[in-house]
Parts: sequence; structure tokens; C-alpha cells
Amino acid sequence: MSNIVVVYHSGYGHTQRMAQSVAQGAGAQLLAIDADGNLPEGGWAQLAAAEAIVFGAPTYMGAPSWQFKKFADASSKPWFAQTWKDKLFAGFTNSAGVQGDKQVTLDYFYHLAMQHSGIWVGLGMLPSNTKAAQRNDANWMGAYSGAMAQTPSDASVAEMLPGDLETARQFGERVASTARRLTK
Ligand SMILES: Cc1cc2nc3c(=O)[nH]c(=O)nc-3n(C[C@H](O)[C@H](O)[C@H](O)COP(=O)(O)O)c2cc1C
Repeated sequence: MSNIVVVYHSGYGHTQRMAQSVAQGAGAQLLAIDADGNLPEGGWAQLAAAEAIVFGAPTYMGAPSWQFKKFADASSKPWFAQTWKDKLFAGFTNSAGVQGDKQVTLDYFYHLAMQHSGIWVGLGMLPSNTKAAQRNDANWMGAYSGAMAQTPSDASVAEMLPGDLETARQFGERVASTARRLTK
């Protein structure tokens, strides 16, 4: 089995639920960035050992949360030594708006992966965008560069949309199957 780590921040639990779906699909370990923007003990070693790293954060004010950015800045240490070079990378985000500037967050994850000389894995799923499309179809959000979820601002974690969570799960499967192909 591939060694995949989903490293994420979630302020209020919604992005954490999405992270759990990605991890379920990928057979990945979850690594939470805490409210102060720090990893738990052993977190950096977990990332160093990973074949694939999946970034996740809510979109706050049109970008990843500051806690994720603090983690990203702290990753300048592996960047200096290029120790994450040639790992697979992927990303996901969740926000209240259907658009809400989520793409900026995915783009940030992509650039972070490129700074680490990684290999980017996109969503790999056609959008559900016909007249017959239903909100809970896989990739109703129409994303390409990573997985997106939209959670209304007054929705609880339990009320997250099953279609978005299923999209996240399938995205995790894709990261895992790509990792298997590259490492066999
Ligand atoms: C400080 C802050 C900024 C936010 N900015 C945006 C935004 O730019 N676009 C958007 O669509 N939603 C925005 N939201 C809504 C969150 O993305 C949304 O509530 C999300 O589900 C929160 O995920 P979490 O529970 O993992 O923190 C913002 C929420 C907060 C608290």
C-alpha cells in the first residue's frame, strides 16, 4: 500500500470531514494542522516518509487559512534540501460560496507543490454540468485542479453534501492509484 498523507487545516470541522473522505478513498493517514498552525509531534517525519502529500484547507478570505500558510512557510526547511522532490501532490478545499475564490486556494497548493519540485495530481473527473445534473452528482462543482466542496455558511458538519464528500473520496482513490502506478 502507498504511503499517502493528507495534511490539512480546518477551523470548524467541515474541511476535516472532507479530509476524512479523501483519506478514506486514498487509504491515507490524516495529519491535522492545529489552530496555531502547527503539526503534531512527528508530523514532519510523517511527511518526509510519504510518497504522496495531499494538501487541504478551507478557503478563508479568498485563500487558504493562515494556519495552512504557516505550515507552508515552515515547509521551507524541506524545500531548502528539496527532500520532497518527486513526491506526488494534490489538494482540496471547501468554502461557503459556490465559487467563493476556491480556485485561488487550489492554485496556491499547486504552486507550493511546484516549489517542492513535486508532481501534481488533478481531480481527473469530468464535471457534472448538463441540464440533467443534480447537486449531489460527483464533481457537480466542476473542478479540475483538485477537489472542491461547497458548504453553506450556516450548515453543520453533518449537513455537508454527500456528493461533495463522494467526490473527495474518489479523488483520494485517484491519488492512490496514481501513486501505485508510479511506485511499482
Ligand atoms: C474567516 C473566514 C473567511 C471566509 N472566507 C470565505 C471565502 O473567501 N469564500 C467562501 O466561499 N467562504 C469563505 N468562508 C466560509 C468558509 O470557507 C466555510 O464556512 C467553510 O465550510 C469552513 O470550513 P471549516 O469548517 O473547515 O473551517 C470564510 C469563513 C471564515 C471563518
